[in-house]
Amino acid sequence: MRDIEFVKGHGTENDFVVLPDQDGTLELTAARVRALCDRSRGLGADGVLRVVKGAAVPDKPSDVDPDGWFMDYRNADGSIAEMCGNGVRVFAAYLVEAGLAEPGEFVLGTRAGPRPVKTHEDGSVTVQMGPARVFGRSQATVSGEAFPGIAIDVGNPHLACQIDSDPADLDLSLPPGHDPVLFPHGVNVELFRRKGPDAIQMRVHERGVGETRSCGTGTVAAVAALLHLADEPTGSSYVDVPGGRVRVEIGEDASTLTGPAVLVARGQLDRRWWDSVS
Ligand SMILES: N[C@@H](CCC[C@H](N)C(=O)O)C(=O)O
Repeated sequence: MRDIEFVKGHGTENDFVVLPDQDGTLELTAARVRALCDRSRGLGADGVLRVVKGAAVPDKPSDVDPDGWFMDYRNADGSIAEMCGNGVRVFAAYLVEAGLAEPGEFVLGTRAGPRPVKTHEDGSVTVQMGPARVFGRSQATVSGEAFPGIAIDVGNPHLACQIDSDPADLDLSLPPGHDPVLFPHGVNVELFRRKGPDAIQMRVHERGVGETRSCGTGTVAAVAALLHLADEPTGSSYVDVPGGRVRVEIGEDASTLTGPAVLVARGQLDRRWWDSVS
C-alpha cells in the first residue's frame, strides 16, 4: 500500500491537515483525526480537511454536487462539524495549487451547503458564507464570570459575546460554560470588543478543538452579533484575531469572509503509522 499524501495549511493560523481523497477511499476514523491533529504524536492541527468528490461522500446532504469538490471537515477531537470558514479558504487554495480548480470563482460543497469562493492574486480568498442567523440570547461563563451573548447560526453554532475588557486578558484554557438546551450539540464561543469604527478584536474557544488562533465562522458570528446589538441589519468590519486579520461583510441574507490562505508544506504520511492508529 502506498503512503498517503497530505498538505498542511492555515488561514490566519487556524491550521489544517489537508487529505486529498478524491474517491473517498481513505478510512478517516475519529482516532486517526485525533492522531493527525495531535501536536506531539502527529502532524498537529486544529482540524482535518478531506478533499473528496461529492459523489463519494456518504450520507451527503441533498444539495451536494456529485461532480464538485466537497470539504469533509473534522475537528481535532475527531468530531464532524458542518462548516469551517478558514478551512474553506485553505481548501480552495489547495484545489488551485493542485490544479484541481481554476483560479477565480468556483463552488465548494460543505455540510452547511454550497459555498461559492473567489481566489485572489494576493493569496487571499473570499467565501460566501450564507446567512448569519440570530436564534437567541444566552451567556458564556469564563473563569466564573458570565458574559451575555448572541446565539448565531453560520451553518454551525456560535455564541458571540461583546465585552468591554481586553479579550487578551481572558483565560480560555477551559471550555466556557454554556446553555446545553440552546446548544444541544455544543457551541463555539467568541469574545470580542470594538477596536475602532471599523474593527473588532476577538478570541475564540472552538467546539471540538479548544482555543484556536482564529475561527472564520466565528468572525462572521461576531460581526453579526455586533450589528444585531447595534440594531443594524447590515454592515462590515475587520476582525483581528490572534492569528491575523479578516474582513467580514454582513448582508440581509448573506455574508462574506475574506482572508489569507497559506499552504505551508506537503508530504507523505507513513502508511505503517496510519495503519497503527485504529
Ligand atoms: N475553525 C473553523 C470552525 C471549525 C468548526 C467548529 N469547531 C465547530 O465545531 O463548529 C472556522 O474557521 O470556521
